[in-house]
Amino acid sequence: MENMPTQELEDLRFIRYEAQDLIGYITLNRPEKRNALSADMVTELKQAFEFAEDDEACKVIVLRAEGDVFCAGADLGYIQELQGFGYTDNLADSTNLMQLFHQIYTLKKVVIGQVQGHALAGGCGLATICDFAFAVPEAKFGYTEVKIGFLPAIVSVFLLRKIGEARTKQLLLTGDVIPAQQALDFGLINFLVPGAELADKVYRFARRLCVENSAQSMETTKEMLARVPEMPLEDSLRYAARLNAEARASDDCRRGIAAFLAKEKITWEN
Ligand SMILES: C/C(=C\C(=O)SCCNC(=O)CCNC(=O)[C@H](O)C(C)(C)COP(=O)(O)OP(=O)(O)OC[C@H]1O[C@@H](n2cnc3c(N)ncnc32)[C@H](O)[C@@H]1OP(=O)(O)O)CC(=O)O
Repeated sequence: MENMPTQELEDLRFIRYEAQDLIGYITLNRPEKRNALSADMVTELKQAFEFAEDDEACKVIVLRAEGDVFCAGADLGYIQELQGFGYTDNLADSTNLMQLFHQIYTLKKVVIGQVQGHALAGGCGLATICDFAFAVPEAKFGYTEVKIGFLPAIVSVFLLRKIGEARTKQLLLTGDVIPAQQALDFGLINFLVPGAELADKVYRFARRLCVENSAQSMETTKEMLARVPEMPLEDSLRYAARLNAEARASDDCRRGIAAFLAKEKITWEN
């Protein structure tokens, strides 16, 4: 089946969005600049994620990139221009990026990163903020901000949660660019896949989530995982018990139980 460009997002310049087989593909499309994140690109990404979140043709999202590089981080040419402006403009630009990361982290749908080539600084943050990340063995990851006087500030908030303090310090304070195998060992990414199989493996994984899992359960699980680490123990347990009770009353749980008891295989495609 051909990917169908989505009408409402046709005027995007640096991003593509298409939905196929219930998978929404958001593609960084600025390969000549190694998909560096200009303000326009970040804004378009936010638009695409907002659209995909509500798009009934999409249950799971894949974030991928055109060209040999996943993403070279913030657009240094653009930031050089911004340096001529004041704190307020730089805060607005940084807030734009922060909002994108927060949006992906709290998005109602699962987001899967598909990484080839380098994912550096803000680009590494983008790859690793995804709920899952697949990468080719040749991919390289690094929070290189410290090497050029930036701060890996926004990514640090998420990275501490994802891989813990020791590894976060190691990556953020050295700025080392590490091979995909080490990124896997560190828990930055989930799966290493040969380049020739990458797109297919990501597609099959995304389809598995679409077909085998309740979208409602995945959404609430993702929300729960985002909120629980900030809660005191007793509050988080009460919250968890409440979520359990709500889920049991849901149509999805009724369907799931009924299918099991009737010895039927359930598919969540519809
Ligand atoms: C989030 C915050 C900060 C940051 O993210 S800081 C960004 C830090 N990123 C980097 O330092 C990466 C810089 N890029 C590279 O190291 C290399 O480009 C690469 C990713 C290893 C790829 O190398 P390759 O040899 O394939 O490509 P070229 O280096 O020849 O680049 C081709 C083309 O693309 C332009 N370009 C690459 N990266 C960027 C970039 N980050 N910004 C702008 N432009 C970039 C490069 O200039 C070339 O352009 P030409 O016009 O063709 O010369 C925190 C915060 O925001 O505060």
